Amino acid sequence: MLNTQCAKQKTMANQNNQENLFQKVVAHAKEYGFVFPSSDIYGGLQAVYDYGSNGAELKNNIKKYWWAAMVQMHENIVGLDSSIFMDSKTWKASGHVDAFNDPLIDNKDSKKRYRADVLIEDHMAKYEAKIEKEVAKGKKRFGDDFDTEQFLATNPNVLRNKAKIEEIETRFKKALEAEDLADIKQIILDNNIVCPISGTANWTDVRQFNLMFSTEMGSLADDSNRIYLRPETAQGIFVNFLNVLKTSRMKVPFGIAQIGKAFRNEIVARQFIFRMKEFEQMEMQFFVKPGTEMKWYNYWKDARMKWHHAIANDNEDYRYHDHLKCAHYANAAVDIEFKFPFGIKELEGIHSRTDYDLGAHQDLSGKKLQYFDTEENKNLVPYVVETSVGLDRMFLSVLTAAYTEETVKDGDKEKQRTYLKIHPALAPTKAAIFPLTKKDGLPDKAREVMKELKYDFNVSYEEKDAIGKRYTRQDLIGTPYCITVDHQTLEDNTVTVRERDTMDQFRMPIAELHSFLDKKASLRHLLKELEA
Ligand SMILES: Nc1ncnc2c1ncn2[C@@H]1O[C@H](COP(=O)(O)OP(=O)(O)OP(=O)(O)O)[C@@H](O)[C@H]1O
Repeated sequence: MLNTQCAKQKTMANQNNQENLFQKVVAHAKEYGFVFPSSDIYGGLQAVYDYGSNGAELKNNIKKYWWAAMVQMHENIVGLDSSIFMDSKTWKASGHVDAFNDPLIDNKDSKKRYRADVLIEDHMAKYEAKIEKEVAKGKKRFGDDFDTEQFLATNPNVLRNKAKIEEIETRFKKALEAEDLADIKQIILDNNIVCPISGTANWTDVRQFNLMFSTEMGSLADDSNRIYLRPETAQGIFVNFLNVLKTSRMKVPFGIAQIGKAFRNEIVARQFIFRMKEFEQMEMQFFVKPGTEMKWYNYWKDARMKWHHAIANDNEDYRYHDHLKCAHYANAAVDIEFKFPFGIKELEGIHSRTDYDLGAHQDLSGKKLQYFDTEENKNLVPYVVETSVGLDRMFLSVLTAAYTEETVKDGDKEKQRTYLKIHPALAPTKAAIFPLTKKDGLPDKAREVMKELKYDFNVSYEEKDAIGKRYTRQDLIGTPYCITVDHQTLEDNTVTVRERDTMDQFRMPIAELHSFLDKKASLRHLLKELEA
């Protein structure tokens, strides 16, 4: 009994730590110019955010990394920049007008609204956490002799929790497939899932809510002029399939990539930039011969995980999660999930979308959306494998993984240090250049060093305060290198380079700085590593 109590306290302490960490990251993002609430002076607009000077740099670097890895590195992928407004028939054909819904449920006591599917998935995650805890206990007890597979297959506590997950999963899948909203509510009641605020199970019925924003185009506010803000960028790619096929000299299999804004009227929008009403997506649709889609689905599943790992601090933060129920357009779907401080959540989706979209647009527009297959000697509607990652969610994963607090030695004492361990190729500023003092011609020399580097790297200059304070400021925004120009520089043209993560310092000739930064902090080098 005492043990259980103790374990419970530890889990709660861990949860509290994670919540604290998340609050710190949100505060840090605002304080150091990464993310601001939109319309901040009016109190902020719910689930809409602006990116500050450092945030805009980081966001752009993530975009560049994605675009280069997709378009530049693949001979058979081309880019596109389609508009946000599209003919409303697009959304009828794609199924968004009829089926882009979330099942919502309200707690009558707290008056808070939740996505019913998220409540159930979070509940199942609790059983998964219990299994993980059993495994950790087993490992601790048996050390090197511990056989995880056998333990998972035989331990009674693990089997009990597994059975519970399976039971809920099967019933939930059935209810989703049948769109049985009453049973979704019943699952919540039967499992005693309570509102995290009120702690009660006093729920309303579950109802569907369409997530698209609409407005009118033109002077008449009637239904014929209704237009939607796109809820995904993918449809802009589908409706341009023929245009790109004709103009780009691409042959199936080939892909079209696009980065752009998408809009969803997310009712349960919490967790900062994880779920926003206005956000950006980086999507790629890969058009393949029907029947080959699973080969490409597996190829992209693997390639996208590698892309994440190449900039990760810890590969263990990522995992695959197969979908319980595929969306109406897909025959296979997997998420790449990331360990956010508030739980393991979807970061990217990889979907085998069949010929659903092109087929539906073909039917409604009357235009043939096909390619000529030379093997079959006939026209075919290609199948599509999609990779879709939220830019803002990606930003949040980078920021939360990067936020580091540690205790370091300061002479005889110890002090707390906070820094952002962002991959150098994504860091907003690659290097900060400091003259040791404002005298003796050091600022001029430091400006000379800036000039050597600024055409290829985003570098900054600082001369205010003691060097230690300047290091701290750069640590807080994730600058991987600080370069100090001192009196010795005037004699031998060397500078002191200080590394963010190790705090190591070493001297380097000015003439070598460019190739040093290129190797350590350039997108070029990151892409080479990705391909190796
Ligand atoms: N409201 C949002 N705010 C920020 N990013 C989003 C939002 N909705 C989706 N994304 C991002 O776009 C990607 C692809 O969109 P997709 O339609 O597959 O998401 P989804 O499955 O609806 O996401 P979720 O289940 O979290 O609502 C997601 O993996 C996510 O990174």
